[in-house]
Amino acid sequence: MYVDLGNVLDSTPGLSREQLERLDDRVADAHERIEAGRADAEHGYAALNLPETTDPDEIRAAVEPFGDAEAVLTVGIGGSALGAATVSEALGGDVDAYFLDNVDPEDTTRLLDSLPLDSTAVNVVSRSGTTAETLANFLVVREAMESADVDWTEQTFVTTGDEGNLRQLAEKHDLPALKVPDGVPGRFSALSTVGLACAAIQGHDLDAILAGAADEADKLSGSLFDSPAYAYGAASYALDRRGATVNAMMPYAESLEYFAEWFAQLWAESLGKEGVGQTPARALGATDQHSQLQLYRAGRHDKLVTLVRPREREDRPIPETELEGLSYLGGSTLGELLDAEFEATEASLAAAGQPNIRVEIDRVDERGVGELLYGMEAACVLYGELENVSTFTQPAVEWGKRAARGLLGGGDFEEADAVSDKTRLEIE
Ligand SMILES: O=P(O)(O)OC[C@H]1O[C@](O)(CO)[C@@H](O)[C@@H]1O
Repeated sequence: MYVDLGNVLDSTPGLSREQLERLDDRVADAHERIEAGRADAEHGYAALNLPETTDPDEIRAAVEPFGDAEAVLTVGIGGSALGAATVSEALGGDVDAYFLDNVDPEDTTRLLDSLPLDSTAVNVVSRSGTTAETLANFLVVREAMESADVDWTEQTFVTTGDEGNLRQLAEKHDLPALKVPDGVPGRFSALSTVGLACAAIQGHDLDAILAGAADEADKLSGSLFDSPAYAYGAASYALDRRGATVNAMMPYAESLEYFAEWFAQLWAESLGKEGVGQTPARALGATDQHSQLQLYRAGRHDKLVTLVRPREREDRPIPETELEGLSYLGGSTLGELLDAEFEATEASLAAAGQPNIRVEIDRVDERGVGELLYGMEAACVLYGELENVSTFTQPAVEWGKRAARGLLGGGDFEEADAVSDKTRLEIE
């Protein structure tokens, strides 16, 4: 992973080289704390050990029974789906990957009606085993399989903790089961059993993904000037403190669109604590040059734009054209056009004094995906240390869960009362 901070040196808000060097002293202290947490496999910090602790052979063995599946359906939500979706979308593959990570009845029905249920491997993923959306979707998928006379126990495996509903289900029906690693919050679990089982069924090289992650881990050091991940985390933090309270994650690759969604959970759920936290915005290049870029360039100077691209990509020529005004396109390639737009957008933001950071990987392949996921996770952990927040908890999401459960009669939760007490001002 390569990080270029050049376009934050003269931006507003911006960071001078002297400011970065002063910040580097705090990075050194934060790195010490991170390394101590990793050494003790402390909750959360353990995620930065996954390149060594994840066992690709264990994952491959667990999914071996599903080797001839035409499709793989991951039933999970948040970090229990987004890591796998990021890896699978980035790498593609002959086995189609689908993700049921919402409880929209129309979407769920449309998906289940389209799947070859008798040849679909189902991975039900939940660390807690209690997440309502995931368990509800599993019950619906199981019923659909039974209605299609498909033996769901032959096509289902679970990825879960040591205890809970899914573990009990696996034991009752003798389902293959992968364990969610201890001390790894869902948003940090992409490089574990949680994020890699789907990729294994698709036949991707798990060892190469983990090798890319390990390369980024090896660069973690006491200085942001030696570590792309820390450079990104420290600059994002310092820019937020100077007013760039939004971080627009804008990959220039369709295959990284899910990555922006994964990043949004990682950044928001880790850093949004006690009234602070940089707001992630999901964008996509070049598409959002024709929409959000207007705001990014001409709006308030309250945003950092993160521009991500591979340095190499498979390309496709643009045919010559008889249309005079378009002759400049003919004989070029789509990749050249996309790269020109990336660089033009980067320069456009810089010319307007809007801070932006360039993040590159060699290619969107196994190693590149491993580098990018690990790099952003380490950047997030560093940011959390510098901001002094509880990076690995997410208490604020529990209130709504209790309210929803109360509304469905799943218990007596005072949060549910707030729903009926809603102030209304309805305009028809
Ligand atoms: O894996 P589980 O326990 O189903 O949790 C799914 C997601 O829900 C959250 O716990 C938030 O509710 C996320 O942190 C997590 O990624």
